[in-house]
Formats: sequence, C-alpha cells, structure tokens
Amino acid sequence: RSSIEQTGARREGILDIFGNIVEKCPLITGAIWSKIPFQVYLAVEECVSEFIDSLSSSGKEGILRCHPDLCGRDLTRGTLTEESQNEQSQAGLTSLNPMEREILNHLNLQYKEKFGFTFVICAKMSDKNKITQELNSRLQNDPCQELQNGIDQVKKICHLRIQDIFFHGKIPTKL
Ligand SMILES: NC(=O)NC1=NC(=O)NC1=O
Repeated sequence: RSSIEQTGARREGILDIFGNIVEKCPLITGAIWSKIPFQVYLAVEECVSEFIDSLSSSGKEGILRCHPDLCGRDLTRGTLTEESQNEQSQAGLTSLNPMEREILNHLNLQYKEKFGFTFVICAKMSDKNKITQELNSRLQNDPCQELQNGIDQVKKICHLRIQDIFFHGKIPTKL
C-alpha cells in the first residue's frame, strides 16, 4: 500500500497531505474526507468540485478571499504557502520589475474594490503578461460572472496541487 494509502488510513494524516489543495481552506478537505477513498486521485478532485459548487455565493467568495494576491504582500514578505510560492514564481511573478509590480498591484486593488474578493487565476497555467491581460479583461465582467471565473480557476489550481501530491509525491509542509 502506498504511503498515501497508509497515511490516509490513519485519517489524521489526510489534512497534512491534502489540507492545502484549496489555498488555506482545509475545511474543504475536512468536509469531504469521510466520503472518498483518497487513494483515488480523480475522486478527490470530483468531491472538492462538488463541495465547492454546493456552497452559497458568500461561501465561494470566501474561498477566493482566502487566496493571496498575485505578487502581493505575502509574496514580498515571503509568507506565501509553499504551494503558492511555487505557483507564483513559476508564472514569473517573483521577477517583476517595479513598474510591472505597480501595474499588477493597482489592477488587483481595482478588482478587489469592484468585486470584493481576490482576483484568482491558475498561475501555473499562465505567465506574468497573460495574467495582467486576464486581469484587465476580467475587470470588465459582472460580479456573478467573476465569482464563477474565480472558482473555475481555484479548481484548476486544486487539480495541479492534487497532481503534485499523487504523482510527484510532494507532501507539502503542514498548514
Ligand atoms: N490570487 C491568485 O490567483 N493566487 C494564486 N494563484 C495561484 O495559482 N497560486 C496563487 O497563490
């Protein structure tokens, strides 16, 4: 039996391994762990998706608000989670020049003022230029459209984080 199976069998290890598949939302992992055999990779993803879809709008907004800004305070302070640090640096957000950073911070602020939650995009499937373009265009959307767009991106981030755990045996640090 794989280490994940053995850990899963002990239950309490589940949060250590899967607790951050949705950024800073271990509740989601806690809520679904009784439902699925964690050995089945796709089952985890499916249950996360169903759980998120079942939430009220404020619940969904809450998930987005738990995400750190792209190239925001957490990145500059080095307080990003391991997963976020990895994702944001892969998108090139750790090497922005002052002007690029200024533009991104300004757009993030505008987005937050308009929608009341963080702009979320799956950084690993993007890069610093695409992110700025996306942010600019998504700023024009209406709130319920953006809520869904953000949640769709959360699911993409979750997909990649689960993949990392299963296929690269990455057991992220404790929350
Ligand atoms: N606001 C964000 O989109 N944050 C993030 N996207 C990622 O892919 N990782 C993050 O930390």
